[in-house]
Amino acid sequence: MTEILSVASEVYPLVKTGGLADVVGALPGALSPLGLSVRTLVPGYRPVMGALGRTREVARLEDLFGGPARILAGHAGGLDLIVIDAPHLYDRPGNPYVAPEGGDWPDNWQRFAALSRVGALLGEGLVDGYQPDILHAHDWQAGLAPAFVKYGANPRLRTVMTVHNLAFQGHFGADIFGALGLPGEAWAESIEYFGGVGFLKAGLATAHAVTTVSPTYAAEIRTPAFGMSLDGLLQARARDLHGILNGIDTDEWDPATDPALVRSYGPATLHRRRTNKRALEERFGLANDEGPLLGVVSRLTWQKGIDLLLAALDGVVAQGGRLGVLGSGDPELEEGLRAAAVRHPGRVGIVTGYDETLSRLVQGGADMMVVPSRFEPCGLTQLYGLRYGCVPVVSRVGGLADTIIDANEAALDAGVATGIQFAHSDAGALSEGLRRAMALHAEPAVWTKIQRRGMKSDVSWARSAQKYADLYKSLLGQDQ
Ligand SMILES: Nc1ncnc2c1ncn2[C@@H]1O[C@H](COP(=O)(O)OP(=O)(O)O[C@H]2O[C@H](CO)[C@@H](O)[C@H](O)[C@H]2O)[C@@H](O)[C@H]1O
Repeated sequence: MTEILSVASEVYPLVKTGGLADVVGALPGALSPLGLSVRTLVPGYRPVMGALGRTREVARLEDLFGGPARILAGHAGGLDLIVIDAPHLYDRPGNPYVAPEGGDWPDNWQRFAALSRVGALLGEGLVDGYQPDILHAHDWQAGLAPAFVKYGANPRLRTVMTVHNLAFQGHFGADIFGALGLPGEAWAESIEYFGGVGFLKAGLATAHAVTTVSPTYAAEIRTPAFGMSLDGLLQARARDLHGILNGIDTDEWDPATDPALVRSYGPATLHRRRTNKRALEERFGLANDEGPLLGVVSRLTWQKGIDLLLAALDGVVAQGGRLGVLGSGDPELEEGLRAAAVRHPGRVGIVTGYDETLSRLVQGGADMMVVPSRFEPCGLTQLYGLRYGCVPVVSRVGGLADTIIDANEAALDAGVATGIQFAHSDAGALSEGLRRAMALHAEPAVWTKIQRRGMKSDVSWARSAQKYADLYKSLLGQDQ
């Protein structure tokens, strides 16, 4: 069996701040039927340590960036885990990246250099009887892992670097380089990024293969408009850069069995969604009517185009729509949404914070899932939307472009439409997309077809898992 070591800073269901956790949590189960065994290396944050059942100490490090660490093997949430129990780095409140009072943890470079370092050490035989064939690093927090492999004791170990979001790069001062324990030549060859240390840059420069989470985003990030200063490097690595679409765990996300819903349903029983819609109206303080209810589940940031939504919102209300937003993030955007809710009582509601159960109720009760992102590597909420008959209304970028078929005349005629796309990430185009969506919603026969088609589209991991398997295989030189 081929052994994959997946290295990541979050994993569902143990610790999640966004889509990264969903993907890292779902991949092992998707790859296992293909003969790939995945172990996931994660930091021992409090919730991870709390969720671990019985563990085995498999190694011990005297000094891991400022303190001792125990390496534990265990199981939780259906996953095979290797956990770094290093209290000086991870035993604290707050989320994986940010302190409770806000602001990144000042020692994030040590916390995630440690994650990457342990990943590489596992590839060098740190644990008796365990030798991964592939080290698969996710996002900047694991970005140094391929570099530690390249300059370490087992440089033949194949490495994959996956970009879930190029906006987060892990850029630190040059002064930390000495503490990383890399040889001097690594600086100029792979690590230096605008005069400092670039964690993601290091991974992109040193991994044997680079992937991102949709084909369109893989093309976009090779251009200055989307490349976030890394387009030159990504262009140089174009031959090794692959866009593999995310899937979703269709057992975990199934409106027929989801306990978070007030009423379960399937494609043939869509009328039951009404009960969820009523419950949702209650949660968001919205008026009770049959008009279109637009849902948003998102980090509230510039990336996600929430400012565009604010600009388009009066028009939605004027056309008889209602909007419920679940999210947290930028305080100004939260405030803008709160003000809109006050301005439009019963028409706009916001719930701030992170609430997995409510996010599922939005999918199961709202008519549309609005995703007006400026850039979107893949996006998962539109995939959950498809699965739950919550019709996605999305901007045509990245993975949103790759997963939703716009209900234009041709697509409606051909019977293939699954949602609504609008062309540009600006408020005018969003308003037009929402107007179009609400007009379609007013034609129940057409709308129901769009919902059913979305629910039947393949959003599972099957196809993409095979692509990862093929990539691993080609890296191991096992191609027939
Ligand atoms: N307030 C809230 N309460 C409950 N749940 C909430 C929530 N806010 C967001 N979520 C959930 O968090 C996840 C967000 O995932 P996305 O993929 O849509 O975006 P994200 O930018 O986090 O991920 C990045 O990585 C993923 C994975 O590769 C890419 O799909 C994506 O494009 C990229 O930006 C979804 O599961 C969503 O339901």
